[in-house]
Amino acid sequence: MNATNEHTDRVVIDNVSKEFEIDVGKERQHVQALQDVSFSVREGEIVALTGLSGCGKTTLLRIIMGLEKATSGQIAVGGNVVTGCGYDRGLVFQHAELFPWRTALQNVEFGLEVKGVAKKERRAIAREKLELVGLGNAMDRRPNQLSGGMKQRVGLARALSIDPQVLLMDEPFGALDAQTREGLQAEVLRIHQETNKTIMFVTHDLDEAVLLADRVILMASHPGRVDRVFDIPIARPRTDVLAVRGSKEFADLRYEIWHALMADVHAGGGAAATAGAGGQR
Ligand SMILES: Nc1ncnc2c1ncn2[C@@H]1O[C@H](COP(=O)(O)OP(=O)(O)OP(=O)(O)O)[C@@H](O)[C@H]1O
Repeated sequence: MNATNEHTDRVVIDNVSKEFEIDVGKERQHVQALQDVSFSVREGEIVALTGLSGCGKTTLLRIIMGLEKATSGQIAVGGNVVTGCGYDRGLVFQHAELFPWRTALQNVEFGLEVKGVAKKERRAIAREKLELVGLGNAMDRRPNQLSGGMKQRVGLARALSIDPQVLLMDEPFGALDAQTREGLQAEVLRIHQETNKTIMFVTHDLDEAVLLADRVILMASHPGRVDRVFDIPIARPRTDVLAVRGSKEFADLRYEIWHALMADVHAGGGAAATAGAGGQR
């Protein structure tokens, strides 16, 4: 890693490989989920990870989060090598996984409780983050009184409440209906405009990738690796989502990525293509 980059790069992924060993019947098989993945994410940048099913997107995000260990290589966040989970990284899952007995406010407070933040302060932070995600009027509702989109907003507020250096999101809106998803994409753009958070997210939705990201990293499978990196030079703020989506620039960038993805499909990439193939070493 070069010393100059550490000042501007919020996340540095340095030659990360990950191999899983699995037992299939009586056989021990190796899955090379990631091989020599290297790239950096600048402070305030939004990076989308996309690619066919099984190319290692979630595995990479879990390694960055510290939920999984790389077989080799390393990741640094804010210049510190990742050795486990930490408050410098916040994760938003596809399903918010809220405590059903806690209100939205109490759910957001949870991470701050664990962090040891005093009650008055954590309540104030949780309120502020729920306001930020547009849930100022629903703070006292329990999860069963919230829609799917509202639950995801709570998950987002919870991840932001610890003020992470980088926000990691794994298909955060993948389980939502199209209209709710578009609403939340606009929210992410607004929140990013307000906070300038560094964001990395996984998506299968190329529209979402182009709309939100400064760079789209297309991954390929077997082994999981960076295939191509696309710059998305659409000017910010992109809060006029309709205008961005309707622009030729948007359509051209989306087409270029889609075309590269289709080349991966025709090359036989993706989990379905190799299901049961097992030893991929
Ligand atoms: N815990 C695990 N044990 C064994 N193999 C795993 C494990 N986690 C992931 N893999 C394998 O690693 C490869 C990458 O999986 P990963 O879930 O990271 O892909 P992905 O790109 O996120 O897929 P999707 O788009 O379907 O979510 C796959 O071949 C998968 O089967």
